[in-house]
Amino acid sequence: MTGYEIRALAAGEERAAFEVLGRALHVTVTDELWRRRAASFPAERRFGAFTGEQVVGVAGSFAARLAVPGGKTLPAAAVDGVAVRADHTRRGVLTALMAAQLADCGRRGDVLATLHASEATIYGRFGYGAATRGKTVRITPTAFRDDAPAGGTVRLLTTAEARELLPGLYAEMGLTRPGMIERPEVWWAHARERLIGEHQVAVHTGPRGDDGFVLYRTEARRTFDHPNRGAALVVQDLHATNTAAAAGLWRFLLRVDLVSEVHAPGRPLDEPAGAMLTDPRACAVTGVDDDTWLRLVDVPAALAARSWGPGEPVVIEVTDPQLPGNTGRYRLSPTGTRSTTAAADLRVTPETLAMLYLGDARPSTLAAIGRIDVADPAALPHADTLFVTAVPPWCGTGF
Ligand SMILES: CC(=O)SCCNC(=O)CCNC(=O)[C@H](O)C(C)(C)COP(=O)(O)OP(=O)(O)OC[C@H]1O[C@@H](n2cnc3c(N)ncnc32)[C@H](O)[C@@H]1OP(=O)(O)O
Repeated sequence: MTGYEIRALAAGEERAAFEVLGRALHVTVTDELWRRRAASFPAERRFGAFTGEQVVGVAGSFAARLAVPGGKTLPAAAVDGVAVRADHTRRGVLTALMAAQLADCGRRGDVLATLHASEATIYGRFGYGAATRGKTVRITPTAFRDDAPAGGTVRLLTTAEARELLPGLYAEMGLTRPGMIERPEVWWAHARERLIGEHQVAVHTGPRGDDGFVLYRTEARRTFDHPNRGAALVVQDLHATNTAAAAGLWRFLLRVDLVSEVHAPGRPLDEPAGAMLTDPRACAVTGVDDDTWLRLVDVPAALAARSWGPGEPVVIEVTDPQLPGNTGRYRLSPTGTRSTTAAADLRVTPETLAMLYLGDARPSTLAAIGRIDVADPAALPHADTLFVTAVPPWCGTGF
């Protein structure tokens, strides 16, 4: 790639970079939009690609700890706002931005980087792998089973109350699954914008206080032909610390008057809503998609931080052309990991390692389709049980 300067964005260049992002995502950037988004689009941690003075590419991130199997949290870069101007695409601009960003993550001590991909074909080449998935459910309001968890109360918040209460509540609830991330102030600066106008927020209170919340909006479904269809309710963000709180929130949503269907995209794969209904078919799974993509920036630190299931030790060999410090062999065992010179049982790319790391993909599944090079097939069942997690990983935070 020639002719582009890749450097950290300087103060004063944010709006121009945001315009590049807006155009690439087909969003018109008005003064009003920029006024609302400026606080959540700082120059900090953002790289630009320049031709002369003009910014034609951008890639940013914010710092957020990410939960890994076993409950530890690791410093991570939550990558967002990636775009290249249409008249400069396919010339290596993104590749150069990704290289600069990953090097920067390493310098900052980020052990992981994570992102939501606009297209699933973009990030594998940079060592990211699809690491969490979410399912979309469509529920037709129906009765709950008598044995579904119950108790607690649900109250609707005003916009001002929601803006005040949600950041603290999300932080107090904790990162309860591998893949969940903290929501720092820069994230809330953007999210608070959603709380103006069309979205509503309900909070569940259980015996120990507030223990769940849901952010949702409704869309009219009435037409001249079907004047009684009322509305569809779309769940934007639902988190609960326990099943009684989750059940209470779902009960609330399914009882909102004049709602003919509830759509909830990106729920965890083990979302139990359907199993709580008298007619489980009232809850249709309409899609399963990649949720977040992960990049192990510091492989030894990432492997050392997560817990491992039972199994005989397995030696994996990682080859990482972009971050060569990660290249090496690692012995994984229920008691921990260490670098080793022993022969490799399995050879993985950074992308496949990321798919395994949070427990979403199974080594034997990826090996069967040729995405893991197997030196010793006997190691596969052990790798499966070592990588497995008690609950499916899930992020549940849009960014
Ligand atoms: C975390 C996020 O923010 S996700 C949002 C990502 N942004 C968008 O989707 C906005 C619209 N798209 C864009 O702005 C650009 O097309 C980008 C950022 C996706 C790619 O930028 P480019 O500068 O064209 O990428 P670059 O030239 O470095 O491409 C490198 C390789 O990836 C491939 N590639 C890039 N984008 C895509 C894509 N969308 N689909 C398939 N392949 C792609 C290129 O063909 C190239 O392959 P090669 O190395 O085999 O030749």
